[in-house]
Amino acid sequence: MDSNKLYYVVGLAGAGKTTVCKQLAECIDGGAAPQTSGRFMDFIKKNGVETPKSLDAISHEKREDLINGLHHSFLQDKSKNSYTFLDGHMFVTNSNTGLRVNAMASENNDVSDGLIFLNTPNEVVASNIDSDNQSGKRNRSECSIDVLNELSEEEFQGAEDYCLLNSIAFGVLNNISLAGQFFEVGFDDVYYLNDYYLSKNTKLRELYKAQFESDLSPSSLRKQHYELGSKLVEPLEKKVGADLSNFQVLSIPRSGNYIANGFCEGFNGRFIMSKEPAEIVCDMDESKGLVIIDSVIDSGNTVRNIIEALPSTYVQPIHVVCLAINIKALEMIESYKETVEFHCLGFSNKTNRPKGIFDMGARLYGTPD
Ligand SMILES: O=P(O)(O)OC[C@H]1O[C@H](OP(=O)(O)OP(=O)(O)O)[C@H](O)[C@@H]1O
Repeated sequence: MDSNKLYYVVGLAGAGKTTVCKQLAECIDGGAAPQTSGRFMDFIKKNGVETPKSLDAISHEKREDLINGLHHSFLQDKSKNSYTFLDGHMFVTNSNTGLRVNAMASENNDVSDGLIFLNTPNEVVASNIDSDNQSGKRNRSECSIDVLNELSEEEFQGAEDYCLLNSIAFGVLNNISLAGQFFEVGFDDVYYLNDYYLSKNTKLRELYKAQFESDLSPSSLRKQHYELGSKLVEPLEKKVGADLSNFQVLSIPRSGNYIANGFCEGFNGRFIMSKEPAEIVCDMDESKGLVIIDSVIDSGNTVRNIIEALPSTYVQPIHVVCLAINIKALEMIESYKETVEFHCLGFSNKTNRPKGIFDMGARLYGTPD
């Protein structure tokens, strides 16, 4: 039983979690995908709550007790199956208040070994909701793509927080369709993010989250980036088991600059500031390792262009350190796993690249237009 695993597949309603749970269970020996919604209905009824709607009227404490109780009841499944996959949510909308409320057990108590975020394009989520409603299979509220994007970012961030807090696996499973047909997914298709995190320190995590507050002035944001950068040295040295003095640092302008400056506070080695591959190759020292610092990896193009330009004679360790990595870049990152190590404080699933006042460079340099 100790080696048995239980995972929640989380994501928006309409993302295809039930189907994917079944596929995951089928592709692995001893896999099971209990029908989570049926179990949920039975459990709340047994505890005096007739419908999910009436769950929205009970007190927060009672609701949390029920969620934790249902969660702990899955231990029975875990004891019987090598792998249990459950359809779960981080948040749901309370139909009385319209507010988003917690839907995941607050006391994990080692029941769940991980959360797998089902990354389904929100256009597909919208069309699934629409066809379920039309066929009468389910009655789900319809939202615009912008609202679905916001909800799915919130769901993803909630899942990341939960996994870091409970020290459990955090996976991403891309639910990609071609010509309207979804590919069958398997347990091997899950990308686990845990190894990329630079630190589990809660203070650093708070500082990381604080820099996303959009009302920060450029000067406060710059200070925060500098402070974050200075606090990344120790976790990096610890994680990679190497001393920074064996490296040179490359800062990617312009959003990486304040982090890189903080990072190099006590560093006396070579410091390069450029995003031009040819210039970087010309300025670098081939006898030293390379730490590349940026604020964010979105598509991954910037960092890939630099890595690709490095001469084949360069055989030193390469570490890319940034605050956030978008899951869009996961495939690219994994393709370099033999030569480059990527590190971050958090991931993001933003569909659209932040623009104007939401763009990190614009926020740092006070150029929102
Ligand atoms: O992974 P990618 O899709 O290449 O995106 C990542 C790049 O985007 C940002 O820079 P941006 O181009 O916005 O310029 P700035 O830092 O000068 O504002 C960021 O600082 C990265 O360098």
